[in-house]
Amino acid sequence: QKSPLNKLLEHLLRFLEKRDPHQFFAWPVTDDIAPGYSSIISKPMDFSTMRQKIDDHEYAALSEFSDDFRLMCENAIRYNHVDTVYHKAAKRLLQMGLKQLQPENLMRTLK
Ligand SMILES: NC(=O)c1ccc2nc(N)sc2c1
Repeated sequence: QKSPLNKLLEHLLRFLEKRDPHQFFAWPVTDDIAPGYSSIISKPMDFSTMRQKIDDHEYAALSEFSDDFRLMCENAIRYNHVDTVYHKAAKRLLQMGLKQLQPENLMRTLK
């Protein structure tokens, strides 16, 4: 039995994942693909982890979901140099995601 919040979060997650076509944010970043990542980024986050948290009912409010989304983007903005596709994609995704999370846009997607 899905709670209204969980249905909203699953809808939002699908919307945000669609804006990551290269799947830079789909899975946890490994030290293999990103040297030193685990010693630079203390709180990693990615879409697959967010999905698991939805399924495990770990989000009690939309703000907690938004915090993880922002953390995921800010990790990539910090770790990746400004001239990389990852840094640029993270800034774009963050801007777009926060816009979508604003009440008037949230209501629009819920119709
Ligand atoms: N989300 C990230 O920060 C991220 C994702 C993928 C990726 N692939 C690399 N070769 S560095 C890197 C960083």
